[in-house]
Amino acid sequence: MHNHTPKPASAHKSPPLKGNARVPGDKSISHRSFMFGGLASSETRVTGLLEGEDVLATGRAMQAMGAQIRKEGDTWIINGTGNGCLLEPEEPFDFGNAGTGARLTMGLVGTYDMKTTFTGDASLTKRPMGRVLDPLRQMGVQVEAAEGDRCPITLRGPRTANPISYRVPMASAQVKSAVLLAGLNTPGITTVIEPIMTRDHTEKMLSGFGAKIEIEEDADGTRHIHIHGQGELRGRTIEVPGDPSSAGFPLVAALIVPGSDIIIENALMNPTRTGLITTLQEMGGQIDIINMRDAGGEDVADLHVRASDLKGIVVPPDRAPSMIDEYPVLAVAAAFAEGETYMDGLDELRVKESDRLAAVARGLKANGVECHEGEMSLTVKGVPGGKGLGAVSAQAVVETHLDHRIAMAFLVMGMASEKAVHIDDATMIATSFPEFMDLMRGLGADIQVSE
Ligand SMILES: O=C(O)C1=C[C@@H](OP(=O)(O)O)[C@@H](O)[C@H](O)C1
Ligand SMILES: C=C(OP(=O)(O)O)C(=O)O
Repeated sequence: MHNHTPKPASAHKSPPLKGNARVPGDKSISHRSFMFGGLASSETRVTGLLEGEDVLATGRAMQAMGAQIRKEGDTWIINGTGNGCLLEPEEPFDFGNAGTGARLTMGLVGTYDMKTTFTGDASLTKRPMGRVLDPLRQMGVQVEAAEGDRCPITLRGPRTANPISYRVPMASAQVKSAVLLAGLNTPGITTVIEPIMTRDHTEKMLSGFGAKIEIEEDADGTRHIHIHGQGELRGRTIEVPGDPSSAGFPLVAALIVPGSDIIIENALMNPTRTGLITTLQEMGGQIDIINMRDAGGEDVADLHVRASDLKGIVVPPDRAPSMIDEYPVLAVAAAFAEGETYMDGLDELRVKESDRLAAVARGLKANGVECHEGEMSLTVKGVPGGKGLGAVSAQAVVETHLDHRIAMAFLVMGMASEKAVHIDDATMIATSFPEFMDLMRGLGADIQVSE
């Protein structure tokens, strides 16, 4: 079902990148717009939604459970079922490449007295789902899973679920969100204890939809998030801000391609998402945050980015949650910085669409960059100016392992390397950033895709 013909691609040394670019909608907020809109009891209208494959799979899952979703002009209009009223789907859900879609939906449907089955592509079926299944089991959900709690997974919800108090054992917004969503259809109060803060879109958006949520914070920063189950969710209007994770690609490209000067418009500036900007500024990147404004309860801004002489730094491990998807492209920035960049606290990178720590290290080496892959760290020795960087041999092709971020990060690398950088497959880019090629070429990037 998920077989596709890989599309190899190459990026070449590019002229200075110039112009303005507007990145597509935030993936996390787009998934949640379909989910919460699909569950609310009145109409939700969404503009700026990311129309990537991951998000569209979430929309199809909500439709299969009774939500009505249509598009008029630029607006997605969702008529939800009402909280507690999802219907049993007739077919298994196919979440493709999407960890967020699969894990959050497991939480959303797990506490319903019905049967649901989850599957996905060769990447998703390798990813650990026990992190979501464990709390669901405690709430009374019966689980059938492939070995190691992997997909395909079938859930059978209890008549009435038990509310739990659950301490999230790893820094994961997906796990936090799955438990909170399971709490929506559970009587009483479900509590998530979050020792390390991760992106807070679920809490913020559910409150906006009228769910009763209380958050307390201990002196050490541990958050206790309480959700009252079985309340009503009301539809609302959502303007999805631009995705800061997608913005990371033109951002790093403009810093490393000499002479570049670009503006990235409408990027979400929620502090749980801005770690990459902070880190690149510490490395000496000229990034001015301009036109900071409010868009539907979230800060957004434009980023004025100019090519910069970067220097290697130590990236603090506690910053990881605020830039977790940005490490591949940060490692590429580090490959052009003077000296070494040390990144630590990267254990979660091993369970993304690919083992990103290994994929990045192998890709850098294939393109002449010295680096060291630790168990949960990465050290990159930069080559300012990119002299000698690029494919070390005719066979040096970056293996992307069905991972969109590995594909995009290494295409960015090729734009500033002396020699071309080749990747084995650009197809997965459509999962999160279908406009990537057009947007980067519009700024002047030299990318070729074999058709
Ligand atoms: O909640 C979300 O929308 C996401 C959470 C993160 O995953 P983890 O919760 O596994 O860290 C992130 O990597 C993913 O792209 C989106
Ligand atoms: C980790 C990611 O996504 P997901 O977990 O939703 O597949 C990502 O987009 O980088």
